[in-house]
Amino acid sequence: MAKEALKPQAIAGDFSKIVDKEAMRPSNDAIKWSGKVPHVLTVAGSDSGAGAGIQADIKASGALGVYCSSVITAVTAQNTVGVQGIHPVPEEFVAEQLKSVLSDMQVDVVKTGMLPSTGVIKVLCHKLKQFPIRALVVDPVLVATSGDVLSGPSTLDAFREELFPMADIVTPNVREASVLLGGFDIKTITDMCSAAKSLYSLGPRNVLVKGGDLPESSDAVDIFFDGEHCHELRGVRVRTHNTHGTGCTLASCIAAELAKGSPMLGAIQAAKCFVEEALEQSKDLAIGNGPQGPFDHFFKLRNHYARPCGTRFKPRDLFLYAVTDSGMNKKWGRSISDAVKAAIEGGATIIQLREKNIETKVFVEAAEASLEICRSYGVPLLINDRVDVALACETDGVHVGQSDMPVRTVRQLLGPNKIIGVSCKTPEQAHQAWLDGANYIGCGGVFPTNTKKNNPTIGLDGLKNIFQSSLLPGVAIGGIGVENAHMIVEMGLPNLKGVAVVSALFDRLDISSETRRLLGVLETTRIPEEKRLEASE
Ligand SMILES: Nc1ncnc2c1ncn2[C@@H]1O[C@H](COP(=O)(O)OP(=O)(O)OP(=O)(O)O)[C@@H](O)[C@H]1O
Ligand SMILES: Cc1ncc(CO)c(N)n1
Ligand SMILES: [Mg+2]
Repeated sequence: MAKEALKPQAIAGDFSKIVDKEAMRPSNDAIKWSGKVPHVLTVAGSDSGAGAGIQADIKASGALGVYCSSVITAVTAQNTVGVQGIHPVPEEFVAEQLKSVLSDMQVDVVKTGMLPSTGVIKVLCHKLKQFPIRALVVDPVLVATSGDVLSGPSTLDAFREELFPMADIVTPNVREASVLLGGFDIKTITDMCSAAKSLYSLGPRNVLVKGGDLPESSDAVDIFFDGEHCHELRGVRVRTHNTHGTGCTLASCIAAELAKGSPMLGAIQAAKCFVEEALEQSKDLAIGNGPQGPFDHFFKLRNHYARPCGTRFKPRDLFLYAVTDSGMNKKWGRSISDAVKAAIEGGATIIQLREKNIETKVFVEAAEASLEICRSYGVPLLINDRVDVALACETDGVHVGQSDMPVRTVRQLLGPNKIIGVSCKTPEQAHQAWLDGANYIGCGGVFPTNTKKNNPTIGLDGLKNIFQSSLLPGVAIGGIGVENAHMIVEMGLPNLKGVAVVSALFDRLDISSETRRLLGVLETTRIPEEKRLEASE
């Protein structure tokens, strides 16, 4: 059957009339920060292509959960081809920005990037003396990988004599280390170690010489010198052209980890891990036509935010809500996914897998098989209770009961775009579900049922009570079938969008034809005139 034919087009009476109160919901997307927040201030240049510079610093800090303020020292016109122009910010205005942030915002760590002039370096050193911070990370940005000069030779003395002695760590790449040491040739790891030691003698507490550009190295090797030992930090070299901004990102990650309270070596290792993983996840990213592209700092959020819009929740999908039951499937000798396929072919508009006594491995396999079927019909698939299974299989959402994982926690784990439903028996529970960020409520049992024993029924009155007060759309559940589904529709409650059924579909020989019969009842039942008027009041 064609996908469209399965979707109810015109729903009986005003059953479909939506009072969309979704817009009134409070946002659940904010990170919960209370009290002091780890804070990095980046003092660097803007990269219009946003792969490096200030933009990389803010993204890297954000990805690691650290607040990042920014003092801009220069604006560059830059892309994946190279640097087309540089517009330095006047020194006095760099000073003004520094004062604004440092005098007010409880900065933990300052990270520096492009410092285009001696004047800017002097201003920075002066302000750092005036407003002490916990740590200073200096990435001595001199030349972009494209070969363009970002900070000329005239700044070298200021770097070496004024800024380095204040730094907790300096992080030059091999080329920068060489320039800072007056042209010292760096070709091998032994050379990197010697360079690190020479730079250490200029006064910083630690030195990291980055080997991203080390010729003929199959690994990505950085050398860390802490004043006593030279540590060789070896990572996998990712085969990609998308390495623009690795240096800025690494230094910002070190700063972010220090701000969170990590010791120096731990901060460097965490930073290196982050860069490697981000490059690996961004290998095939195609942005720009030049030789060195940006990478994705937010690769971890991709599953949360980059879902196709099609998976967003639509209340009308609740119309004929089929909930599986492993006991029934066993009894009739069919697999979960076969049952799901039959229900969809009969007209089910959303599926929930409710499997109570099942091994996790079997559940994951069943969810994967069901998801493939659901996707091919454009029908959302939810998992009952098991958030881990939903995450593992990337299903469209989860349905939880009052004693399952709290809805707020589920929302945090699943992100804003997944569907979350909650079983509610009272208006208070329904209100809480709305506050916690649920998308819909499932209310019942309406009629007595064998599927859930010892489950007190709420009756049609209870159902009415909840839906009249609820801000969420939802379904009725419990003992509903072909014989009594009309009673639910006839209630004419605007946000009661459909019926959820278990045994009426799955405890039957022919799931498809039972589903079709139920769909017929839902589509043909008319809402009595007086109920319609009541709903529109
Ligand atoms: N292809 C790669 N695979 C894995 N790690 C890499 C790769 N390229 C660079 N790195 C790592 O990224 C970090 C930054 O080093 P790199 O030498 O690239 O800095 P940089 O030249 O200052 O970067 P940029 O100037 O592009 O911001 C180091 O830890 C380095 O080992
Ligand atoms: C603005 C800016 N800062 C740093 C770098 C180094 O990658 C760059 N290319 N651009
Ligand atoms: Mg660099």
